[in-house]
Amino acid sequence: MDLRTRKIVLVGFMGTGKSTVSRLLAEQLGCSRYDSDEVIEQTEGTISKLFETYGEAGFRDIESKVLDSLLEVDARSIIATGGGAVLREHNREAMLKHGFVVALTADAEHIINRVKSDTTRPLLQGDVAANVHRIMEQRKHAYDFAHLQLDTTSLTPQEAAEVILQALQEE
Ligand SMILES: Nc1ncnc2c1ncn2[C@@H]1O[C@H](COP(=O)(O)OP(=O)(O)OP(=O)(O)O)[C@@H](O)[C@H]1O
Ligand SMILES: O=C(O)C1=C[C@@H](O)[C@@H](O)[C@H](O)C1
Ligand SMILES: [Mg+2]
Repeated sequence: MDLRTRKIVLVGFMGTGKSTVSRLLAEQLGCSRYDSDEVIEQTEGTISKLFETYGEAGFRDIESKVLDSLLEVDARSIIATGGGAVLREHNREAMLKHGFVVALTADAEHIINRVKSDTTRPLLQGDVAANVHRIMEQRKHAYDFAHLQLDTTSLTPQEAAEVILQALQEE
């Protein structure tokens, strides 16, 4: 792999801070940043509407295409992925091929506090706490494939960005 174009790819459960930390990393490295959820919303419509129209599987097809296109860009960049992008083996392999993959984690109570007033995540609507616990259990090993695991429960987004930059230097 050409290290000059190697991406930093952030994976992790909803609310672990992928979007937030990716902004800080891009600022600090002076490189481009892409967020697959944002790209999908700019090109295809809101995530809620896509779930409603095509179902989760249809949304995942769109997500895989967008992720492939972001990973193929021939320049260094930070890529924040959607929380469920790791569910497909194709996506996991592509992320590992093109990037340094960092899994952000946080405990359920912190995640619930971070996401409870946001209505943009269709899988969490209704009983947010129960949905977080159920989906976290389903995905308890889904993020294990990453090169680095980083628990953000008691870190600020800036502290999380610093740990990632340090780990990258030590690679
Ligand atoms: N380390 C942190 N400490 C406290 N709050 C945080 C931290 N990281 C993110 N947040 C807050 O949690 C909320 C969710 O963060 P963010 O949108 O970055 O998560 P995400 O991982 O991108 O979620 P999704 O998978 O749904 O896109 C935001 O309001 C953000 O400000
Ligand atoms: O964890 C998930 O399955 C999701 C996370 C979000 O980033 C969005 O991609 C969408 O709400 C689905
Ligand atoms: Mg996000």
